[in-house]
Amino acid sequence: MRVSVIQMNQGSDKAANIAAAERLIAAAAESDRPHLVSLPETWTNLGGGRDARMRAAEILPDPGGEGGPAYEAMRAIARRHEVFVHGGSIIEDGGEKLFNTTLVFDPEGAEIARYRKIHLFDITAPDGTGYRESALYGGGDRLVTFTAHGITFGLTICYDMRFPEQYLALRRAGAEAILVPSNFTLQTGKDHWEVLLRARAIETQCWIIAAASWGQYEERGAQRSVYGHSLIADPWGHVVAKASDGVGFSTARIEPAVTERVRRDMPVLEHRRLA
Ligand SMILES: O=C(O)CNC(=O)[C@H](CS)NC(=O)CCC(=O)C(=O)O
Repeated sequence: MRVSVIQMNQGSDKAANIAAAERLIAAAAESDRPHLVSLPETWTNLGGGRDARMRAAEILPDPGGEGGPAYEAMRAIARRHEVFVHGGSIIEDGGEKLFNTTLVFDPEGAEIARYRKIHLFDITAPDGTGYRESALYGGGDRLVTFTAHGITFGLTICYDMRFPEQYLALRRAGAEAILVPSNFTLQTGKDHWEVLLRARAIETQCWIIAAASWGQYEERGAQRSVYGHSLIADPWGHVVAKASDGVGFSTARIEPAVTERVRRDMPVLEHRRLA
């Protein structure tokens, strides 16, 4: 099975972001023929303050129902290219609160998974920039997996990657690959991005698939930078695909035989004594 991570530089123009995602996925589908494409976190909107996020938010339909523009765009992309679409995350209008929510569609355009980001980014970055994701977003409380081409995928988002217990729980729930769409900040990304993702791959013996936003965006009059470096790591922790700076995509083969060998030769799950 081939998987492509899509690297975007989205801003606060939702229609332009949807068009950019369609273009990048079409290019990836044509050149690399992936079975699954993965978009970054909040690929429909980045920056623009509270108002842009409220405007970009969509009420999600009940299964089978008609959704908003991003929801319907993902269904159409899945059908057009006959691929599974992992929709990174979109901004979900949950009534009282927003949610940072992943949707997954199968090649027929049916929604097959929905996950709300559990861990919210309330921190101060090394350059002094403060982030308070919980001011706008509620947190999820459920682990979610789905199956495609016989492989079980676990869902996580961005800051979740700092909480290894979530990844271990997904491995125990049967995950062989774990998706981590992200808007990783440049400040934290340059020191932590690849280290954390490879560690999650090594300790869970899962493929780690991390599509990221790259470049600058505007937030309340200031420019902010996100790190990019979208990557796929194998269950041994090798980086087997990686995007350069800029928008684009990168593709790798997910090989069940590699997962089986790594887990058979080093059965760390059976050796666990403390957790
Ligand atoms: O704000 C939105 O609309 C969507 N949410 C995000 O982009 C979130 C909160 S600002 N970003 C992260 O979690 C980055 C984590 C990170 O960079 C790290 O863990 O170091």
